[in-house]
Amino acid sequence: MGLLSAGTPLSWDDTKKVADHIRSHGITQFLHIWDRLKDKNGDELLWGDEIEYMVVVLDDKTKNAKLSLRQTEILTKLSSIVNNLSLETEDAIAIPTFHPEYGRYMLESTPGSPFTGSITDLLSVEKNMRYRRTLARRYLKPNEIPLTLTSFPRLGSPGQFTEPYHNPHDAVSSHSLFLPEQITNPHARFPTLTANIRRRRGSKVAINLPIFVDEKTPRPFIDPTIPWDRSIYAEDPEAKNGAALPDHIYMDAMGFGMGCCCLQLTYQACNVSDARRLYDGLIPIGPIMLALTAGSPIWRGFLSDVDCRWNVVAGSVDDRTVEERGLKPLEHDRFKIPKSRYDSVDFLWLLTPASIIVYGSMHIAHLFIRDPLVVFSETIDQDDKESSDHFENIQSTNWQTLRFKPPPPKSPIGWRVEFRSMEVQMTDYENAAYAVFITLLSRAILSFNLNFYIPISKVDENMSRAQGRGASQSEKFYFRKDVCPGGNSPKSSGSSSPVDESRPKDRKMRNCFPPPEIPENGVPKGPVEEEYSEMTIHEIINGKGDSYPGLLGLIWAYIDTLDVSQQELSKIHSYLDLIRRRANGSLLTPATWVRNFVRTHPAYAHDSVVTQEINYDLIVAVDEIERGVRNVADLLPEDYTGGEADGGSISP
Ligand SMILES: Nc1ncnc2c1ncn2[C@@H]1O[C@H](COP(=O)(O)OP(=O)(O)OP(=O)(O)O)[C@@H](O)[C@H]1O
Ligand SMILES: N[C@@H](CCC(=O)O)C(=O)O
Ligand SMILES: N[C@@H](CS)C(=O)O
Repeated sequence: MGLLSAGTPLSWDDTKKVADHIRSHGITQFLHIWDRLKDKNGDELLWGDEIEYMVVVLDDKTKNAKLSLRQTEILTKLSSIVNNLSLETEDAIAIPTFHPEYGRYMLESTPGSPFTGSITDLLSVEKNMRYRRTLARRYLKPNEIPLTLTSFPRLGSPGQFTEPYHNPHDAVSSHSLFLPEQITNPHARFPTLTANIRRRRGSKVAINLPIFVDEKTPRPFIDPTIPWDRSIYAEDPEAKNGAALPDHIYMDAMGFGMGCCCLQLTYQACNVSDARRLYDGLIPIGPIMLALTAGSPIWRGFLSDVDCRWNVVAGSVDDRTVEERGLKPLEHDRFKIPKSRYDSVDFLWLLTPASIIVYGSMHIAHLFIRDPLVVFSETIDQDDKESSDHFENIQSTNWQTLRFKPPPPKSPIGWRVEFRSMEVQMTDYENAAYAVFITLLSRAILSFNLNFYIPISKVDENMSRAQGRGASQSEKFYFRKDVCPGGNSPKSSGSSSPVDESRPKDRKMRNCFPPPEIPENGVPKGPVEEEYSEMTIHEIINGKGDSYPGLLGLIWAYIDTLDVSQQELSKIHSYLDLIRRRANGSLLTPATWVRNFVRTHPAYAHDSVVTQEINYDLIVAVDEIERGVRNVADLLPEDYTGGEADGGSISP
């Protein structure tokens, strides 16, 4: 969730007038933080997850599953429950925090305070996630459920998809043909973002996802649910005039993207150098995890040919003008900008000592080519030594696969890195498994000085490949061949003996590691093309031949350095085994499972349409899977017992 300042938002014309002011003071604010805290050192490993939910209401009579727009009421209730809880327990982590999100049907939860580097904390994440969900579930209405699905299958479809119903003809901020204004969180940030993105771009956002062509899908597919001749807003003819493409599912509002749910993880580094190492190390991992967590094959009531949300969210906030998108020569705008504000990152920090200035400046400068989108009149003038609001304004509307987060002023928090590409999973067991996997991988990166560098153009190509139907099994991805310094891969002994027998094992995951030895000029020795090859996700995760142990091999080698009990090892194994099996294809991704559910539903007409009835049955099934009532041996391990076991009990 971004910066939720209070105040009076400026119109787009007034925002444009203060854009340079916000940018220059934002950079000054960053430089103050930099000067003060660039040498901050020794911060402990703290980390936390963010899980986004959609609250769905089941109407059993009409067999309809709809989005419940009670966000404000639900959050008020949950915050009073949480306040009472904090009087009863001193365990801050156990007291959850619930936040609003873009959709008025969305909730976000985080642990009450971040986890530490202890193995106990690492292995408590699932219980913590389950507790948060159980708490939310308990204070919803009996027919409402907190669902962790990435995209709501019938958002923007004909008929009723919200409770209460709202007519899509009053979308004053998005001018959407499909989504009513009331879909958006009413906090000024969200409608203002929506309207200013449209105004800055000079047209509505236009997202076109390829339709999944099934046996009876009409060809060409011309979406019959688009009200082609509507004319309420000046932009209404856009769909007819080329914004909606044949053979595609057309979406025209921010809500289609920012109304999606994801799983994000934030790590505090020991110092700024380790934050850079972690940031760079995780960049090539972003697309791999997107493909592996894929969970969103249905959009506006149609099966699509993609499995992930990424391009939908990118398109939903793409505020670039026609000139910035390169569709017209530059005349009024300053730059041609290759990507949306929501996309994969553009720069590595690189590890050479000199690079921190050069690449650090490029990183910040690149964020700051964007205009501010939401400015509150009350907060234009700030003390740049005391505030980072203008910096955060720009930073929090650059939604990239990784976010490099400087310490906020006047707080003990250190340099952090947020990993943002993953799709949320249907169960907290899976969400915890991915959190444990990325946390251990982040430790392995720092501990073994792993080098995953590949050119950013190849990361971008991987992002595009990651989203295709079934990509985790059918695609290959660019990945570095030799990831270990000196070519010596740390090897796991297969049990608990340490990689370095002479070193005592750590009971905690450490946060401070000796810095890598890096030549000043850091220039690669041979042609860069020889440094990477194309690999399957199975190879990237589970290893390839003798030379590359796979991300799991590296993680197991790191676990060998830890002092972990047999019981803890077996729990870690259960999480990592999910990742192993999703990667080798013996378990399906959520997207493939959902697609199969639709295609084998008795009411499915093999025409790509996901009807209200199919959607209802799907949502019921997802809820049953989460509660452990429905067994799905192709999606989850057989011993999965459901969200209410182990940790679902209501005391923290
Ligand atoms: N010092 C810290 N180090 C690491 N993680 C932290 C730290 N403080 C908080 N977190 C965790 O970071 C996650 C994100 O927290 P929060 O929602 O407050 O951040 P945010 O800035 O709003 O996030 P976003 O960047 O997604 O908008 C939470 O899981 C929280 O527990
Ligand atoms: N919900 C967005 C992320 C929103 C945020 O940046 O907090 C996503 O699915 O990626
Ligand atoms: N929730 C995200 C997307 S709108 C933000 O506030 O930045």
